[in-house]
Amino acid sequence: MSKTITPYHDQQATKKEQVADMFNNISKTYDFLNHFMSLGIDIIWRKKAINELKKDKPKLILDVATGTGDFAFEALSILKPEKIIGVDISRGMLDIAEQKIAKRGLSDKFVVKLGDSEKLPFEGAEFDAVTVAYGVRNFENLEKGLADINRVLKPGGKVVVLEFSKPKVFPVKQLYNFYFSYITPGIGKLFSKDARAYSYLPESVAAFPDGPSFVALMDKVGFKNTKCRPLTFGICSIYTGIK
Ligand SMILES: C[S@@+](CC[C@H](N)C(=O)[O-])C[C@H]1O[C@@H](n2cnc3c(N)ncnc32)[C@H](O)[C@@H]1O
Repeated sequence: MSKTITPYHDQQATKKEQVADMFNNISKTYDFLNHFMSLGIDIIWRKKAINELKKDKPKLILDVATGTGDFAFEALSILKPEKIIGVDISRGMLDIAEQKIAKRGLSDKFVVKLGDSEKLPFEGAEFDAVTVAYGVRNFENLEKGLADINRVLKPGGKVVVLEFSKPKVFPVKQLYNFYFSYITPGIGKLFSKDARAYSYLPESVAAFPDGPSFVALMDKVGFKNTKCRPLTFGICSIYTGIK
């Protein structure tokens, strides 16, 4: 079992409480810093992940850890589902998502609500697909979160997870470690209200059980036909599984 990495190590609060606080603190600069730090590549990664659902034509989608909604907006535009529900534990992130939904006139297609990945506020077997982008690394109990995602999926439904992973090849590995260890926290310090959030980012990626370990966890909670597809030399990976 790997060590639990929390945003503010000195506090007594649970990882979940700390993660919600952290995202509340950074919600206003989150979108800008995401695109800035990834040089916009995050948009391409999101599109690739959502395209994994193209053949499935899901009608009802749950976007777990929806944050400011960017993964769900991408799903709406590519998949044209009847509806997407986004859940997140950070009210601050959801406030931004709601502003974006209103601005884009999408309130009949995309709704958000407060909700915890480990105790999703839904009956079982409701959704045709569940998506999670850059969320699973922040879960307090990863196995519980994945098991609950499996519970709310309809039989035959698909989960698509997009998450940072650790590149293994020279020199990408070294460049990535340098960028994540020095550049990301530096940019975070300059532009975000919460510098700690951008040191937590590389720490949480380093501690995350990526690749085969994550696939093994998906298998353990009952997903079938599980797959891992590394993107851009393994900087990110897309994981898919069927209930
Ligand atoms: C890095 S953001 C990703 C947001 C969005 N999916 C995106 O692609 O931009 C991670 C989000 O996960 C949420 N989160 C973390 N733990 C969660 C949990 N247990 N249940 C629901 N949301 C959670 C955070 O509040 C935050 O908004």
